[in-house]
Formats: sequence, structure tokens, C-alpha cells
Amino acid sequence: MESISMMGSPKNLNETFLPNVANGIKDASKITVGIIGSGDFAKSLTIRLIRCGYHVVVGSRNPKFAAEFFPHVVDVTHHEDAVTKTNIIFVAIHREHYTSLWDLKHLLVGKILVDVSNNTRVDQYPDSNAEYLASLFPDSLVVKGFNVVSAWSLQLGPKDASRQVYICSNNVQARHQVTELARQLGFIPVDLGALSSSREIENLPLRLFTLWKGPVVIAISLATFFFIYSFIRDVIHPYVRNQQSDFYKLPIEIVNKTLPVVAITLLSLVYLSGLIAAAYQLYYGTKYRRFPPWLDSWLQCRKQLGLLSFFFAVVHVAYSLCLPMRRSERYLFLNMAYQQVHANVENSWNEEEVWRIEMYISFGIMSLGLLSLLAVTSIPSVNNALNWREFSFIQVCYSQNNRFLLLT
Ligand SMILES: NC(=O)C1=CN([C@@H]2O[C@H](COP(=O)(O)OP(=O)(O)OC[C@H]3O[C@@H](n4cnc5c(N)ncnc54)[C@H](OP(=O)(O)O)[C@@H]3O)[C@@H](O)[C@H]2O)C=CC1
Ligand SMILES: [Fe+3]
Repeated sequence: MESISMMGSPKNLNETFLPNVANGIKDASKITVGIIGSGDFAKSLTIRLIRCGYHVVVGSRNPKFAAEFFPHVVDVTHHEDAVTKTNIIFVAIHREHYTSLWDLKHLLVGKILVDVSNNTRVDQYPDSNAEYLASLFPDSLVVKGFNVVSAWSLQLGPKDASRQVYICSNNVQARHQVTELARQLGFIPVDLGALSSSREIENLPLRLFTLWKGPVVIAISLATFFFIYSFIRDVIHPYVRNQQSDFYKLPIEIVNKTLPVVAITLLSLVYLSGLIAAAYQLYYGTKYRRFPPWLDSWLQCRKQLGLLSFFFAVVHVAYSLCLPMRRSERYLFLNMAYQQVHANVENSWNEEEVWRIEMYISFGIMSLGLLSLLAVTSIPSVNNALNWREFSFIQVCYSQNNRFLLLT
């Protein structure tokens, strides 16, 4: 069997050197994968590769010292020796040190170099690290991948860590081989095509809740606005007019008045974007015209707006359930009872008020139930399990839910 550990000139990449379990041609135990660098990533990747049956050769500047940190089955050697022993080499060093491999250029011809590097800032360099590596070694087959998994999650194993890895390369064969290797290591490879995607892949770990930023800012702005409005209306205004001090309402009542308004406003924003998009298409008489960027980003973050709406609704429910527990509520209740006795009123039953509150609570619970259903279906694994018809059904439930919420 032709193992990639065979020495010599560039191999024919049409011939895969990774194990193919399906037809039993290859055996992982006979395959050597190279890693340049002996840092955290190299150590974790080594452990994962060994667990999956691969043989690993590590290239280090100081192999004697580095060998102490690797299992004894790992061949820790000099860079030059390591790259001659394998055809697939993980470059687990930082971009600044790529040039240190320059002397190995002739040994790397036709070999797969997997660039796993990350940057510390988005778009830190004019070109991506993988493109830079490809420019240094134009005769090697550079593949970008594995940078989205941390050394920690590599060690934990596929069950406990994020499983998707994004892979791209200008060489289709090399890309397929690394994709297959990722699969063998228990990851879900996502093929992003040519190496030009590497910039996007390198920026992925640096993004911080990209789609959440806008909705969170909107939610906080709305909450602040409605909180100040309710505070002025329910606390400041009675104080200025009648010298009535209702400042005790601030922590619970005013907050609880703000929450449902924010929830329903966010929910309406979810649907408003769709309506505006439909109006836009009707106005221009075509669905093939691009939406303006603001509408595009609005449409993209509907899920986040919906989930934030759900969050505010849940917190509102928790606050509302706690309302009768308050000391202020008890005093007000006693005062009311006293006034009633004083006024000689025997029965204070108000049929209209009773019905209003019964309906209010019932609709509130139903709305929350339907909102929860929608929140659950937004979880990717649940969403993937639904077919198009089931998804539309949930959407109809969701629009009914809006009516419930408006009624409440
Ligand atoms: N750590 C992580 O969780 C992740 C890391 N990565 C990427 O993996 C790569 C390695 O990261 P990590 O292992 O954490 O880094 P480390 O700093 O732990 O290790 C880097 C390795 O590079 C080698 N090195 C250091 N200086 C030089 C030099 N001047 N010339 C040549 N080689 C040098 C060293 O190996 P030696 O002394 O044996 O030569 C060192 O062990 C980086 O590109 C990083 O972005 C990607 C995803 C996650
Ligand atoms: Fe309410």
C-alpha cells in the first residue's frame, strides 16, 4: 500500500492517501500526517490524529526538547526530516514564522500544506495567511482549514466541541483530501471552494455575535426609551402634580411595563422587514432586484430579533408572577380593604374587570407558549428536522401569536 510516509518526489494527488473506510482500500494506521511546530495546536492535533489511528511526524526547531511534550509514538524530528516523511503537512506555526520554512521549499513541491493559522484582528493583513503561504510556496498545494477549532476542543474530542471546520483551496484534489481527513477526525467539513475564501475563514473566529449586534443595540435602545417614558409618566408626573412619591415602582413595576412593550416592538420588527421587502418587490415589479443594504441586514437578523423578543416576554412573565409577592402590593391591598369597609361596601366584585384579567392571563400564556415553540424551532438541529411545509405551519402559528400578543 502506498503510504504518504513514502519518501521521494511529489506524489500523484489523483490518488488519495487517506483511509477510505467504505471500500477498505486504505488503513489510517499506515498513514503519516506531518505537523510543523510543536505548540498547543500541534500537541492537540497530534492527540486527535493518534486517536484516529494516524501516524504523526512533528517538525520542530528543537526536536529533543519538543519530544518531551508528545506521546512516545510520535516521531518528533527536524523540519526537513518531517516534511520528507509525509505528503500532508499541517503548518501549526504563526504567520510571522512562515518564512522560516523557506529553505524547505524544494521539499514541499506538490505537497499539501494545511494552513491552520488565525489572526488577532479582522482583516489584519492585506492578504489572508493562507494566500500568503501559497505565495511563499507556489509549488505546494495550500489548503485552509481547522483554524476554527481551538486546541482545547481538538483535545476534547468530537462529542464535546464545535464540529464544523471550513476548508478551502485552489486545488480540488488537495481540498478533497483534507476534507476527508477532517471527516475521519470526527469533524463536519464545510467546503468553501477556492483559497480566496480563506480571508473569510480566518475572520470567522474573530467575529463576535455579528448578527446579534444590531438587534441587541435596538433592544437596549427600545428598553431605555420605554423605561424613561414609563418613569416620567408613572413616577415623575404624579410627583410633580400631586407630590405623590411612587419611586418604589422603579425596580419592578416600571421595568415590568417596559419589558412587554419591548417584546412586542421587537416582534413587530421581525415582520415589518418582510412587509417592507414585499412592498419593495411590488413597487419595482420584480423579485430579482437587490434589496438596499439596510433592508438586507434587517432581513438577516430577524431570527435574533425574534429570540430577543422571546427573552423579553419570558422575563416579563417572571416579573408578573412576582408582582403579588411584593410588600407594597400587600399594603395597597390592606388599604383598599380598609377603605371598602369604611365605605360600607360588602361586595367589590367587578365582572368586567374579572373578565379582562382572565382573558389577559390566558392570552399571555398562549402567546408565550407559541413564542417558545418558535424559539425551539430556531435551534439549528430542530430547524433542520422540519420540512418546508412544517416550517410554514410554524410560521402561521407565529403570526397568530402576534394577534394574541396584540390582544393582550
Ligand atoms: N492554539 C489554538 O487554540 C489554535 C491555534 N491556531 C493556529 O495554530 C498555529 C499555532 O498556534 P499555537 O500552537 O497555539 O502556537 P504556539 O505559540 O503554542 O506554538 C507555535 C509553534 O511555532 C514554532 N515557532 C515559534 N517560533 C518560530 C519561529 N521563529 N520559526 C519557526 N517556528 C517557530 C514553535 O515550535 P518549535 O519550537 O517546535 O519549532 C512553537 O511551538 C497558529 O497559527 C495559530 O493561529 C488555530 C486554531 C486554534
Ligand atoms: Fe403582560
